[in-house]
This record gives sequence, C-alpha cells and structure tokens, in this order.
Amino acid sequence: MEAPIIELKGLTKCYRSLRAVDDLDLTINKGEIFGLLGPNGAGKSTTILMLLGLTEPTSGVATVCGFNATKNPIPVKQKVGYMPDNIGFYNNMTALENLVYVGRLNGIAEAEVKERAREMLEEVGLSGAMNKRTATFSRGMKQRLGLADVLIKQPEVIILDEPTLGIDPSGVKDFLALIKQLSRQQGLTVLLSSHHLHQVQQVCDRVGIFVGGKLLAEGNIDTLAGNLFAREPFVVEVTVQNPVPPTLETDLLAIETVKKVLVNDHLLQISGSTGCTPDLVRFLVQKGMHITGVQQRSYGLDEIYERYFETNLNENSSSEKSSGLFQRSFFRKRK
Ligand SMILES: Nc1ncnc2c1ncn2[C@@H]1O[C@H](COP(=O)(O)OP(=O)(O)OP(=O)(O)O)[C@@H](O)[C@H]1O
Repeated sequence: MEAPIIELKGLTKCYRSLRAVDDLDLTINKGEIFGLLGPNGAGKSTTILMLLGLTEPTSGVATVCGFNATKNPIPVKQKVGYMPDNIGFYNNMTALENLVYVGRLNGIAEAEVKERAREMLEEVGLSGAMNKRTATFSRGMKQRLGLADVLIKQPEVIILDEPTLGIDPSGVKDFLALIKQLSRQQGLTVLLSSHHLHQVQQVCDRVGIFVGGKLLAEGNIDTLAGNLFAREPFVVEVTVQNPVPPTLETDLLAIETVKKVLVNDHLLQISGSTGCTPDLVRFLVQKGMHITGVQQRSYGLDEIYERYFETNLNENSSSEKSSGLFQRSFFRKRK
C-alpha cells in the first residue's frame, strides 16, 4: 500500500502552559478529502502551520509528501498549496494579472505562465472574469481565485483554511463541488478546516473532530455514527395531530426494539435497534394517534459532534476552551 501523503505522529504545540495541539496522530492518504472540524481555538490553524513548516512543533513529527515538514520545509512548500482564510489580492490588478504574478513567484517560466494562469482560471470557473479587477470580485469569486492561486504550482496536496467562510449557500455548494471534482480528476489530496458541519459532510471522505487541541475521533461519517450510535442506530420521528396521552411513552418502551422515546408536544422521537417504522406506525394508529408525518432519520455530523462533546464533557472539564458549556454554545451558535 502507498505510504500516507500526510502523517502526523505525536504532534504537539505548546504556547507557554497552553497545549494548542496535543499529541496528534493522524494519517491522510493520497486523493483523500479530509475535513478538520472543530470550534474556534481547537488547534486547527496551528496544526496546519506545523504541516507547512511555518511553526515548529514542541514535540512529534509532521511528514508531508515524504518530507519532515520541520526539517525540510522547502520541498513541502513546493508540493503543498495553502489557501489561508484571509486571502488577499492586489485589488487594482485583474484576476489574470494577480495569478500571473503568483505564477512567477512560484518560478513558472515566463513562456508558459500566462497560458497556465488562463487554464487555472477556466478550471475554477472564472474565465469570464479574468480581465476584471479583483476589487470588483465577490467573496465567492475571491475564493475561486484563491483556489487558482494554490493550483497554479500544480501541488500534490492543497490545504484550505475555512474555505467557505462568508460565501452564500449556493456559492458554498458550487465551491465544494469544484474541490471534489478537482480532487477526483487530479488525484489531489485536500485537507480543509472548517466549523461548518453540513458543508464538510457534503464533501469529505473522512473527518477528524478536533477539540481543545485533541483529535477526539476520526473516520468517515457512517463509521463514526455506527460506533457512537450502535445501541440505538435508528430514529423515527412521528408527528401527531391529537395530544399525546401520558401513558404512550411507557407503552412504546414496552416494545422490544424501542430503546428511547422523547415526546415534545406533537412530536415523538423514537430510537430503536432495528428499522421498525411500519410496526411503530401500526402501533400508534391502534393507540388512536392521528399521524400527520413520519420521518426516518439517519445520524449526521451534527449528532456525531454533539455526542462526542457530551462524552468528553467530564474528561475535558479542566480546560476552559473545551468545557461542555463552551462546546454546547459553540454547537448551537454554529447550527
Ligand atoms: N502564536 C500564538 N501564541 C499563543 N497562543 C496561540 C498562538 N497561536 C494560537 N494560539 C492559541 O492556540 C489555540 C489554538 O489556536 P488555533 O488558531 O490553532 O485554533 P483554530 O482551531 O484554528 O481556531 P480558529 O478557527 O479560531 O482559527 C488557541 O487557544 C489560540 O489562542
């Protein structure tokens, strides 16, 4: 099997007494889209800086494309394209001029730099705007130009720090689709940091949930959900028109496959061990309930995130930034 393109072993960064990144072990394979997920201050940017050789780890090793990022930062920088969350352009120059400038800085020969820049602009969907000054660009267009900036040197890995920040929902969808397409077409490895759960869920092959400098979990969404919700993998939400009698919850819990029942006004949330929706519906009808809606839910990143935060509440309570209170408020805020 091919060696991982990014390999972090015991990676740790301390700022005085703060362990911003704490003993991080992680491998990312070629062609993968990996999402580094976590609230503000979780340590995502610090990890990225260590990957790029821009800050030295206190201990541990970051290997990128076969090079130790601390001891050998130059080849790493040649192979990795990095798009920070606050990309800047020369506003009085056009998109093409900006990109040609970056291409020259990356050592692309004068004979081919313009052609390469045009190709990149086409690839990111900006060919119609290549002669416009970037001062007139929307945030979404700037992100696309930022992507062209990192792609022009034909990297093996691209690292995108909060790439969808400030883009409207349809722009986000298009931008993520573009990243996925590029990764699949060119075998490009993508590491993107984000705190937008739903967006990451759409595009990433695997995610790492990062809180208080520690990686709490990593895997694909289905595996994470399977591990966490093994006892109650199945949820049915039933909306009823008439009031829910007080005994209904106990009656439902008497059914062998039902593990948990939550009643919230006219909404019943029933968790169980197997897919038993038709039986539940029949049962509720027999109990005289007027059903107006039934929905089978699968667990997504929101639930995974929330569950990890709940589970780690006690373990992390000594750290202010990763306390349950902080995590919950972050979680609500971001939802
Ligand atoms: N140069 C520094 N000196 C001291 N502390 C720092 C420094 N850089 C980061 N930190 C601290 O390290 C922790 C991790 O910060 P980091 O920027 O890596 O988090 P993040 O997950 O990227 O969050 P954000 O999304 O807000 O950028 C934070 O508590 C931050 O205040």
